[in-house]
Amino acid sequence: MSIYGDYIKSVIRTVPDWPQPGVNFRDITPLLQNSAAFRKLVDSFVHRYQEMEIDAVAAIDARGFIVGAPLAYELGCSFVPVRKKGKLPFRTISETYTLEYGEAEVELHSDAFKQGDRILIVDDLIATGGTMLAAAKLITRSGGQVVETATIVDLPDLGGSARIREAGFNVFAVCSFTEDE
Ligand SMILES: O=P(O)(O)OC[C@H]1O[C@H](OP(=O)(O)OP(=O)(O)O)[C@H](O)[C@@H]1O
Ligand SMILES: Nc1ncnc2[nH]cnc12
Repeated sequence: MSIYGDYIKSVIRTVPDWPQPGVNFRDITPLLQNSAAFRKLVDSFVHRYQEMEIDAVAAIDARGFIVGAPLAYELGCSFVPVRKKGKLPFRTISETYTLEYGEAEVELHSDAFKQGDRILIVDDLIATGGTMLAAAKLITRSGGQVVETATIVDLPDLGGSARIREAGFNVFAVCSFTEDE
């Protein structure tokens, strides 16, 4: 939990049964509408990473871009998009991962960063952890050093953050929601 964790959590909306029955969707749009909250969110990440010599922020398509771009700007480092399959025009490397139903794939340009660069991966939310873990594996395979995986929201009851840690990557979440809140 970050310094502003409780406040950030208070401006995230839960939409029950969306996009399907039984899912509590954690909607960050009220947070983005609130300029003071959005500033505190970006500041939470800046505060944590400003002394960590990050070479690039790798942000996950699409909601990860929202926080990844201002963070890279503030840290004075590169911004690297990790995109869903078929969106990047140059040479790519890819990693397939399992969704609740079926499979998905994330891609990275092969020249996105230099070997050994210190990479921070950001996304808005960790649920099963499949997306973040695929991005972390992709960056590791490409020769990047994953300093940490960072998210606005963790859903620990779904086991994703534990799974990412078990795979050997650090996880930082600004706030978390249990299933019943
Ligand atoms: O931990 P997981 O179970 O992998 O789920 C988390 C991912 O799911 C959401 O993305 P989504 O694929 O809905 O895409 P979007 O950002 O384009 O809305 C979210 O933004 C994370 O990237
Ligand atoms: N419960 C949830 N809320 C928002 N985004 C999600 N992505 C995967 N699960 C989610």
